[in-house]
Formats: sequence, structure tokens, C-alpha cells
Amino acid sequence: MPPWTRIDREVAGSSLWAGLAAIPAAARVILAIVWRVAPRTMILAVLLNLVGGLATVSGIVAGARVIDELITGGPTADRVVAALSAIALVAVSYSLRALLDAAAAAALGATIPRVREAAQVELHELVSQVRLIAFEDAGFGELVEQGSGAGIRAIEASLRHAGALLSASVQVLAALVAVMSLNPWLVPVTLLAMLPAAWAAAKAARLGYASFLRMVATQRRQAIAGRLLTGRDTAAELRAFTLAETVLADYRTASAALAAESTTTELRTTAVHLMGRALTGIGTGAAYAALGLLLYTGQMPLALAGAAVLAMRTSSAALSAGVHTVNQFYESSFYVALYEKLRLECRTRTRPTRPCRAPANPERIRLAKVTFTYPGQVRPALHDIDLEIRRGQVVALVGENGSGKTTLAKLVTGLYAPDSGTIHWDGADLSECSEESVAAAVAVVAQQLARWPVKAAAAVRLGRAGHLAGGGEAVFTSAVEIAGVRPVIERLPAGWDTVLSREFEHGRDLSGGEWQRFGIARALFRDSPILVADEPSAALDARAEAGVYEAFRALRDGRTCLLITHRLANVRQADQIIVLHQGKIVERGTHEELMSLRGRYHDLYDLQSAPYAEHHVEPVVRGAS
Ligand SMILES: Nc1ncnc2c1ncn2[C@@H]1O[C@H](COP(=O)(O)OP(=O)(O)OP(=O)(O)O)[C@@H](O)[C@H]1O
Repeated sequence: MPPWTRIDREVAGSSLWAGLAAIPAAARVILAIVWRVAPRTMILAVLLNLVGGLATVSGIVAGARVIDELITGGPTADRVVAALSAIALVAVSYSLRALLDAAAAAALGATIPRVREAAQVELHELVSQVRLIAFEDAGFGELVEQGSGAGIRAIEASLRHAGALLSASVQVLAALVAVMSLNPWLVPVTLLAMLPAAWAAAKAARLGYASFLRMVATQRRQAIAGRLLTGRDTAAELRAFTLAETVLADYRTASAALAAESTTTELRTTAVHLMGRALTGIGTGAAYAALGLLLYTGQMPLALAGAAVLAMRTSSAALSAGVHTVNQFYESSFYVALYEKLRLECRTRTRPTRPCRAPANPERIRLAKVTFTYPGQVRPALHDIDLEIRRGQVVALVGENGSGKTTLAKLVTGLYAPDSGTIHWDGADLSECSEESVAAAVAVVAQQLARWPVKAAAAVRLGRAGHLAGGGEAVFTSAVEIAGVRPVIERLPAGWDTVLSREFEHGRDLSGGEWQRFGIARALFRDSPILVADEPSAALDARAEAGVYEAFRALRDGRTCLLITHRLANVRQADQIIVLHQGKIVERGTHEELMSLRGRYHDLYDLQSAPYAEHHVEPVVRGAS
């Protein structure tokens, strides 16, 4: 069961009062946005609803007058003439009510897109300003997904519910006020007719949620199996492992279960509706009996009976609609609460604005006793790290999977902040520098590259957003040549104008190595004094890899390069090799120093070069040796 079904369980299991109690909090959030983006339309919608209520009162009262005129003594023609003005008022009242309802719906319709847009834009602004580490927190990730998806949809739905609820409440109230003004005894009579209908509506809604809950797991199972059968990601393995029949069998089982459940649910819902209608019938019958009693005992003149019937019909229809809306509003209120929680979380996790700027090209980067633990983890990913990197050095971070290389690179470049210890760029403590100024000095070839769905030229130029439309031509050309992007472009149907995504017409996807070439070109085009390359050649062919390392060495003139790689042959010429193991630095030095140490680096290097030594060939170090 997905985590969000908790909400449906809660709605299915709680009372109508719990639903009503949850509405004010959700309404506050929505009204705050509406008040910000469309205050006048909001006031107009409320006024239209209120005037619509007055039209209902006038319609009912006028209806009572029509009957009154028609049943009083005298010739029929005179009675009809006497009733004409009341008949006209009935017609005007109900026409006006229809017009006002339409106007209120139009006002709401005009407000909803603006509210949705305001909520979406604000949320995306807030999330984009959140510190990177927040995304390593699984709870925050889930909140972003729910808050920005279902949360935004709930804002829109709640606004509709608020409109429907306001309209229903005004109509119920109007009917009660109308009958009250005619005869106070009519109030309990009207309630008698409308309460069973309200009860039935609440019951039907709850059964709807319960049946949805019974089906949701099977529905998801069917959807997942369907995606596995038809998706692009699994298409190759599905065929290569001849898995189609296995997955199809699962799909068939889920579909059959779903069909059976649907039939049962349909029958149950029909039974509930039947019960609802029967109860409404009993309620109405009781109301008529009460009416009859009032007439019999002379508590009420006959003319008012018609008004009572009108009021009963108006109010029970409005109340049923209102009760149904309360349930929906209740469900939406949970998601609105998630949206609100996400906004608050974003605010607490926003990147701080700091006046101090980091040095544009630091002479020395120093880490002292740096410890870092990922959110929700007990064991630190890095422990007591002391490190110094000088401008122009190529520093290689090596070590087994999970030893902390990527994490260390993110700390050095200010993407994460340490839990304890300090990171200085020259005299500046990174914890006091603005994140933008730190980022300005750094270019990153990330281990998991973003596959930007943009034109090929933009995929490189994104490295320096200021030059997206053009500029930095010499740097662009050199970045493209070094990263080996040119031959890729020659193979693309529209060259530099090809969109790198199959989601667009004529768009093209790239191979893993081709994406990596774009990632390297993007970082080189950034032309920053510090380059961080995390496994930059994992997917590259031997020729491209040699070219890239050659280029990294050439960057040494005044630039600092932090290199993470498992291919140790590529780090032989690094100025410093840092060997990490379980979050600690266990060895450091040049290749020669570490080899003579005969420690962990020596063992790893030997392990990698053994196959080449056996066949008397050099390892893939053309660029590095
Ligand atoms: N988002 C995260 N949440 C929790 N733990 C994490 C997260 N990312 C990494 N870790 C853990 O932190 C430790 C260091 O991870 P890191 O990615 O820095 O290793 P690495 O040396 O770069 O590994 P690899 O060679 O596989 O890329 C590992 O134990 C890893 O499981």
C-alpha cells in the first residue's frame, strides 16, 4: 500500500464532524492565496452567493404567496390575477438565482487558474532555493513529491469545494430562514426531510472511500505490471530474459481481481444508494406527516404547506451536495496540509543569504577535522578529515565504493556543510560565505549527470548560464573539442539544434558515454578555477578517456582539479592522491610514495594492473603516463 492511502483510510474511518473540523485550517491556507492573487474576485464570489441566498428566500416566500392567493375565496379568475405579481416574483427570483449561480461559478472559474499558478510558482521558487542536503533526506523528498503534486491539485480542488460548500450552506440557510419567516414550526419539519438525505450522502461517500482503499493496491499492481510490459526502460530485458509471459500473467491476475472487486463495489454502492433513497423517502414521508399534523391541529394554514414542500426540496438537495463536498474537502485538507508543510519546510531549509563572498580563485583550500553524516544516518560518511589543496594541484580521491569520495568533493566545494570541523578557502570560512559565490568558482562533472532535455548547444552552454544565448566562443570550441562532443554532433540529425530528449518530436537520446562527453564539455565551458570531476570517464571509450585526462592535466596552469576515479592508472600523475576508507583518509601522497608504502593503494593498483601485466600490455594510461 502506498503511504498516501493513510489519508483515504482516515477519511473513510472518521465522522462527518471530523471532516467539518478539518475544513477551517485548509480554508485558511487557500483563502490566504486567493486573498493575495484575486481579492476582488473572491469578494465578488461571496457576495454573489449571498445574494443568491436572498433570491432563494424570496422565491420560497413568493411561492407561499402564490398558493395563498390561489386557495383564498372568490372567483378563480380573480384569484389567478391576484397571484400574478407573486408568480412574477417567483419567476424573477429563480431566474435571478440561476444567473447569480452562473456568475459565482464564473468568478470561481476565473480565480482557480490564478490561484493554481500562484501556488505552483511560489512552491517551485521555494524548493529551488532549498539547500542540496535537504534532498538527501528521504522524508523531505517524499514531502516535495506529495506537496508539489497532490498538494497543488488539492489547492485547486479545495477552492472548488469551498465554492460548492458556500453555495450549499447559503441555500440550506436560505431555505430555513424562508420557512422560519413563514412559520417557525416548518423548521423542524424541513430538517426531518433533509437530515436522512444528508446521512445517506455521508454513508455513500464513506463506502466509496472504503471500496477505493480495497482496490488501490491491486490497481497499482496492475499499473506497474502494465508499465513493465510497455515501458522503454524494461523493453530490452523483458525480451532478452523472456519475461513477457511472467509479467503478463501478473497483469492478468491483477486485472481479473480488479474486475471482480469492481462488480462487488458497484452492487454495494447501488445498495447504499437504494438505502439512501429509502431513508430520504421515509424522512420526507415523516415530514409530510408532521405537516399534515400541523394542518390538522390548525397550527399552520394550508397555504404554507406548499412553501414547506418547496423549502424541503431546496434544502435537502443542497444539504446532500454539501455533505458530499465536506467529505471531499476533508480529503483535500490533508494534501493542503502537506502543501503548507512543504512551504514551511522549504523556508527552514532555504540556503542562507550571507554577505561574505568566497575568494574567486583560492590559493589554498583547507579542511580541518571535518565530519559529516547524511540526514537520518547514524554512521558518519566522513570522519575527522584533514586536507589541504593548493591552487593548480590535481588531487585524486580514490577508494572503494562508499568510502566517501563524492561526499568529500561536495564538502570541499560547499555543496554540503560539515557537521563539525571547518572548511576554509584562503582565510574565508565557507560556512560564512554565500553559496552562490562558492558555486561561481566551481565546475562539476557529476557522477550522476543531469540529462538536460535541451538543444545540444544549450546542453554545453548551460555550464555558464550567462552565455546561453551566445558568447565565450573560444572556450566553447575548446570545451567541445576536449570532451569529444564534436563527433557526437556530427551524428545528430539537426546537429547543434537537436533536442537531447525523446520527449520531443525529432528529439534524440544519447548513449551513456555521449551524455558523459556533454557533461565534461559543460563543466569545461564553465571555465572555473576549480574543477571537480567525479568519475568523469566511467562511460567513455579508451580514446575519449585519454583525451579527457590529457586535457585535465593541461588545465593545471593555475587551476585546481579534484578528480575522483576508480581507474587508478589515470591518477598516477596527480600531485596528491588521497585514499579514503570508510569515511577516513587512510593514505595520502604521490603515486610513487603510495606504491612504496605498499598499503591499500598499492594493493588496489596491483589488482587493477595485474591483467595488463599478464598480457604484457600497458594499462589504459596513454593520456596519463
Ligand atoms: N543520500 C545519502 N543518504 C545516506 N547515506 C548516503 C547518501 N549518499 C551516500 N551515502 C553513504 O555515504 C557513504 C559515502 O558515500 P559516497 O557517495 O561519498 O561514496 P563514494 O566513495 O563516492 O562511492 P562510489 O565509489 O560508489 O561512488 C556511503 O556509505 C554511502 O552509502
